[in-house]
Amino acid sequence: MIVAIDGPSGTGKSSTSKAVAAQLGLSYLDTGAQYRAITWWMLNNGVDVADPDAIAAAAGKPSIVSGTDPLAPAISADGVDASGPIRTPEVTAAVSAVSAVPEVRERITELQRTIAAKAGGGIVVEGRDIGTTVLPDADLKVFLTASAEARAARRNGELKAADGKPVSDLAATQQALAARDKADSSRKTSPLKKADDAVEVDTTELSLEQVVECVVTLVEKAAAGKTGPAGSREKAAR
Ligand SMILES: Nc1ncnc2c1ncn2[C@@H]1O[C@H](COP(=O)(O)OP(=O)(O)OP(=O)(O)O)[C@@H](O)[C@H]1O
Ligand SMILES: Nc1ccn([C@@H]2O[C@H](COP(=O)(O)O)[C@@H](O)[C@H]2O)c(=O)n1
Repeated sequence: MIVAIDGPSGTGKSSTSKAVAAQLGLSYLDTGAQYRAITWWMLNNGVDVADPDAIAAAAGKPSIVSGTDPLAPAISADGVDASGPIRTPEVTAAVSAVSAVPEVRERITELQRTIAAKAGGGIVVEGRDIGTTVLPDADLKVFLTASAEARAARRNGELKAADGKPVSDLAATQQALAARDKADSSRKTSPLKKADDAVEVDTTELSLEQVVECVVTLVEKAAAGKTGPAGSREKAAR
């Protein structure tokens, strides 16, 4: 069972994917963390992240290793735990430029396909291009959305909870999310896009628990279709 969960920033992909994977005993892969880890490595190793040629030349250098336990997600670059530093504002500001470079995408996409192929019991993979490019034959594709206001409010709540300090105003957060989505949607290689056969779930008015319940139901339907009578291997997403 391969589940692809895509969508813009702050729509709940990570929270939903981890909870669904944990509930159903599936592995979990956070592909955004991989792009963040390679960006963090470049920032630490003197690569000019404003220069696509420099990024392309460095794309194959770091070893990026991802854990797939939804209860303990892990990510390292050259053997160094990167799970904290990849969430800094510096990495968030640079990641869209780094992830737009085709050599970076090629490298990370190959890693993602290898991890998915090795996940014997099934996996939930979340990102921006999983249903369209990385795993186009996924058993279920979900595309999460939410209003710009809801996403900004969620992100501010998260930042506040992280260090207890006041965060930037909602309008600034909303602007930052919109800028990242614009960059991710408009790049040439593998942009953020809903796959034609994905189920779109608007989470604006739903609690996280409701979104998880909805996706678990979709996975169960897809699994029933996979193992049902001959010829019934229909995607639940259709
Ligand atoms: N349905 C929901 N209702 C309220 N809050 C939610 C909901 N889903 C997620 N959240 C909260 O919103 C914040 C962002 O969620 P999450 O990190 O899962 O989004 P994301 O789509 O993975 O974002 P990004 O792509 O930027 O990493 C988190 O604090 C999470 O707890
Ligand atoms: N499949 C993906 C996943 C992520 N990206 C890029 O990484 C950035 C960070 O993602 P988060 O989910 O951790 O916020 C994102 O803004 C994209 O630039 C990607 O390109 N493809």
